[in-house]
Amino acid sequence: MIGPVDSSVVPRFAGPATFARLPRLDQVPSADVAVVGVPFDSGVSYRPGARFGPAAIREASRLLRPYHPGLDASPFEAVQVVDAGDIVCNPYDIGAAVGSVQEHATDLLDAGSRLVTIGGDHTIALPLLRAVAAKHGPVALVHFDAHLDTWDTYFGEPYTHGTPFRRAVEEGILDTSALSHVGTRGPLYGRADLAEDKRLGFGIVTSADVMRRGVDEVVAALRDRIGNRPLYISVDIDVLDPAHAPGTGTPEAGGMTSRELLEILRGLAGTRLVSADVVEVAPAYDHADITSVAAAHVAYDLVTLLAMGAE
Ligand SMILES: N=C(N)NCCCC(=O)O
Ligand SMILES: [Zn+2]
Ligand SMILES: [Zn+2]
Repeated sequence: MIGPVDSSVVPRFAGPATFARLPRLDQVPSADVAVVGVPFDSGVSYRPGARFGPAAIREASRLLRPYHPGLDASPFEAVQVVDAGDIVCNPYDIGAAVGSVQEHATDLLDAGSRLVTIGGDHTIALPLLRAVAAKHGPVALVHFDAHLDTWDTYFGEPYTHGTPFRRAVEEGILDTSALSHVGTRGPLYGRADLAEDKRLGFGIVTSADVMRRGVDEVVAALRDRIGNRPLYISVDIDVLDPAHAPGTGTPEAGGMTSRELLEILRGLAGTRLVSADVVEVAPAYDHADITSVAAAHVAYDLVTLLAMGAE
């Protein structure tokens, strides 16, 4: 196994950034887990800038260390983890970009890697789910987000950051008996948003539910719903309160803490996680790297869950 650059030999602030200072894909024979960037934000409905998310998350990941005490795991020793670079996509053509993400993700999955994708806006979850479902069949989903992202269209456009999960249900690539939103909050367009979301098959654990019921009860409910199904986890960083993640395009007050998010993720150890994403980091609105540090830690936990051998 080729691990990260040793920070006791080469200072962690030296050299170009790969995620967690891991080797690049071209530096290893094959990869079990690949962190891949998607610098794309043409699907946003409000503040742009998530195209710079992958670079900021890589920079913020320099301080990650190889042992995860919360999960008692050394992910970079257990399996080969790499940084697979960025997926190149057309910033002027959303449909073409969605196609590129699907194609490149499919290639990485076919080569035997499971993915932690760092975005990029939430539009990219659709092509990622297509690629994952082509391999595993319809997957269970745990979707951490302030927003439902099950709206229909924006300005007539079906592929946007507010619509990926409606498209995914329509396409039959999600297991509709095991779909959960976590951290939902904030104003909606109308009551019908919730009725539609429920009709699509989603259950909701709101941000207030996390606070009132607590992490352990939420984890138990999620695990119950997931069962032994192949699982995809999508983390929109705006699930965190703007105090914990100001650097994002559509912030909503009243969100989860990064501690709650990380603890819920750790509670999902032992499920059949097949791939995951962390999206919506827009560094221009960030302060002191608060958001990209949170995203780097979320990505590290997702890598660790995959490395621990959840299938
Ligand atoms: N996926 C994110 N971050 N936001 C979706 C918000 C869509 C809207 O403006 O209604
Ligand atoms: Zn969101
Ligand atoms: Zn979202």
